[in-house]
Amino acid sequence: MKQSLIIALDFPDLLQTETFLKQFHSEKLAVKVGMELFYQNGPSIVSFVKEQGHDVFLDLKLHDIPNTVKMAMTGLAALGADMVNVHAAGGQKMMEAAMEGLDKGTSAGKKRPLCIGVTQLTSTSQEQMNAEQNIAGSLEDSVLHYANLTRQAGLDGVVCSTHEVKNIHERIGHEFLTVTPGIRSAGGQTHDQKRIATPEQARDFGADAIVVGRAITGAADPLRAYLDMKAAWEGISC
Ligand SMILES: O=C(O)c1cc(=O)[nH]c(=O)n1[C@@H]1O[C@H](COP(=O)(O)O)[C@@H](O)[C@H]1O
Repeated sequence: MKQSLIIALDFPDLLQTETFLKQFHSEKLAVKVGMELFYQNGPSIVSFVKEQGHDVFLDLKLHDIPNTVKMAMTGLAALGADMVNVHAAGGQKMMEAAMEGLDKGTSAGKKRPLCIGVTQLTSTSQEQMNAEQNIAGSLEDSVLHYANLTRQAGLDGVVCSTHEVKNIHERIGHEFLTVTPGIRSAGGQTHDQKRIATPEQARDFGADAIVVGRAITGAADPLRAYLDMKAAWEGISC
């Protein structure tokens, strides 16, 4: 899923998902199935989207005791998603258990899904982190701390905002994936996101993939919004 623009399929049901995807005709997409769609439609939504030829990031942000996460990941590995995630705040042991579960659940001859750790949600501000999570210091340091922990646990990368990408790549390495939500066109509505960036900024800072939801799914012409966003991300003028 490297260098992808991942569309967040934040829809409540299969019909809306199907109607949305039809607008893209035969374009092979990278899409994200998150809690809203998964919890209301069940695991078959993953095979449905895979059968359309799209890559799938299954974003369930697991965060529980190590054994529970391991067993859950064993099941998720069999669904055929290309990437899954956990909350890095669950700790190193939990993330190691996630990897064990994924290895166990991946059938012989198949590729293990990539696994990434969510650092600080892009809806979290510096002030919120300090006050509500009672974490002192800068948000950038907290993200780097979680990224290091994620690396030590053997995961493939992190979810972070565009603003932390450069620091993570410089300190941890460029092969460590940085997947960045909170993407908006210049002047676009921010909604509940706090650490936002444009696709051009994501490219300039070296993000490995961007996640875009409402700027595409809520657009009057989603295909046009996708093509514009993709061109900006890839540095092509259209
Ligand atoms: O893991 C994620 O995908 C995620 C992590 C994060 O820190 N922030 C974040 O917004 N996301 C997801 O990325 C998508 C962003 O949606 P929009 O704000 O509509 O572009 C949503 O589906 C979120 O669940």
